[in-house]
Amino acid sequence: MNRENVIEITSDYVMEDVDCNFKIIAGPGAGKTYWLINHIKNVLKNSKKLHIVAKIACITYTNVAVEEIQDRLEINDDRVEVSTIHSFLYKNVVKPYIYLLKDDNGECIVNYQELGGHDEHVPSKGKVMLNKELCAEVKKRKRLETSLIQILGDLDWSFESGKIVLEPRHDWTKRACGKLIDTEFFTKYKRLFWDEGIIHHEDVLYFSYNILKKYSIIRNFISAKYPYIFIDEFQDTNPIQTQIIKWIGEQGSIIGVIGDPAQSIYKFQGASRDDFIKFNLHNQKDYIMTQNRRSTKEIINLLSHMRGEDIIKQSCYRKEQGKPIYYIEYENIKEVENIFHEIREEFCLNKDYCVITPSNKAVSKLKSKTNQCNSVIWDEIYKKDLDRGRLLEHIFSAQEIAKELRYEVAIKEMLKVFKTDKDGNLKGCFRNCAITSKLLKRSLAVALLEYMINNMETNMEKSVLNFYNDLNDEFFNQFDLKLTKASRGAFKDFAETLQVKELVDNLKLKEEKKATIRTIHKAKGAEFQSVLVFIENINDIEYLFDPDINHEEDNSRLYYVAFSRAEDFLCIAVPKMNKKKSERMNKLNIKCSN
Ligand SMILES: Nc1ncnc2c1ncn2[C@@H]1O[C@H](COP(=O)(O)OP(=O)(O)OP(=O)(O)O)[C@@H](O)[C@H]1O
Repeated sequence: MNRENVIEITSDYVMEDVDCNFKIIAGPGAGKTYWLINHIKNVLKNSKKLHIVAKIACITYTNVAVEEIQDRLEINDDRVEVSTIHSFLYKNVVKPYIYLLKDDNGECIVNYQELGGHDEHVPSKGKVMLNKELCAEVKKRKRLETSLIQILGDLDWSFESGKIVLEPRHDWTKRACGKLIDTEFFTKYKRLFWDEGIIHHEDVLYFSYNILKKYSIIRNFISAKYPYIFIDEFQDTNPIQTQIIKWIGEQGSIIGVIGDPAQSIYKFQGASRDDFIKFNLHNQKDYIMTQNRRSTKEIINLLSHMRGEDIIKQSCYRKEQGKPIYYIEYENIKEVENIFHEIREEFCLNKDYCVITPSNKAVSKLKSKTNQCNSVIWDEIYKKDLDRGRLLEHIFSAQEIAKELRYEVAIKEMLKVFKTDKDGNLKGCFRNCAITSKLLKRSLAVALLEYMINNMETNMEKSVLNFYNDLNDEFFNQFDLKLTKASRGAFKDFAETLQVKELVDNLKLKEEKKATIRTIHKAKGAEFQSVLVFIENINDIEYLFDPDINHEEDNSRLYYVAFSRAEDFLCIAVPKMNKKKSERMNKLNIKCSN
């Protein structure tokens, strides 16, 4: 971005000409989301293009962010649709037009009659082994069989010389495949799901791209339906997404993209910071915001050190003297949170806080307060029985979401228990049961959620097997629905010895609104009065000492996002370190807690 053509604004800026493409780059806490919400209101008030079938699409990255924007809009206007990019494309491209995509034999690539939303891909070795052709391929290669689940779990679509290919995301899985396996194998594997009408989140982008590429008239339909498309967190766009947005923009929709290149942290999902930095549409206006309205001066100084030389030099909006930043050197993970809370208490910081750490593994450790991590439990359950694993995951996820009072999202999750084929037969581990009415499905989902909430305490103490059996006898039976019996086999043996509580504690919730221990990815976009950033690996401290915010890998940016969530107080927990490192901490004005 050439600084000369960039207009500097604050989050109070009101755009007079709402019919102009724009890009806003701003650092953390600048008020990007705050501005976006006001801009939507501005467009609703002043645009002449909007009516009931010509709307504003506001797209953001996660469902939690969608809910946040909906809440903050404080209006119920049919002319605004807030969604994630995946829901937007599923609703407007995949669902209505997927039937157009055919294979070389002229057959529909997806069984669209059975299509019912998009799910997370849970890799299935069973699917491969039950398919004659794929199983034969695997049997030929011993090495492949042992690492199959990891390889399948790592699959994603990526752009390669103008073509989209399905391949593992990480180099180590690519190496594990070597020349053993080609993309055709993966596509055939995916096709097994598509034949059942199951598509995964990542497939939504792939199908949308292909539909819009082949049938350019559909770009016009979408552009006519959405004369305004605004996208928050656009630094995490990927090349497929960027191309789709450009296509729609070229048909006349006003496109506004907002983000911060220094907060791009989804490289592992193909995010391309460059796509955001270089994003340019006809007559696009470029803006920057340089204030930080969230954090104290002390925190902003640390953030500026991490950001280095950049077009954005953040100034502090808040005037008061802030608290010092602390570091806690720990030998035992159990003591960390207590020390953090003691300091908070001393400073009379009694509002919200969050413990943030890079990996899911560290989150589990912090949650269980032992040095053991049981995140393999769910993998085990899935290995023993994929259908029952899915049933349990949907039910407990819905329960945990409902605990955050996000009832609509919880019901949506619970509805996944009642997936049916085109004749209304319940899929998964139900025994010959059918539900044909959508309304009945919803009322069953609500009733099941109520059952889970009412019996939460007793359920937590049960073994997973007892819970499964009681669920059948106490809940499903009253509606004449039956689960398959778990009277023997691998699932029964495992579920007998496992407590529900363990399963729930190790649930990897996709998104949480109120969790006090989160990964950095799940803390993105949020803010808290106090933040404890938990560093598990001592080597990571270098991302703080010698940050490289523009590095190809996300590490420095991850910690930048983590530190920038703090409003009043930031504390960093690190494993015991040597004197030299302590001195470097002091140089950065980070005080030792003891
Ligand atoms: N003009 C304003 N008036 C009052 N409060 C504001 C204004 N702009 C921003 N804020 C507040 O500042 C905080 C940060 O704003 P916001 O979350 O929109 O920043 P952001 O740029 O989206 O941050 P990030 O990229 O770190 O997620 C919020 O609490 C928001 O309500």
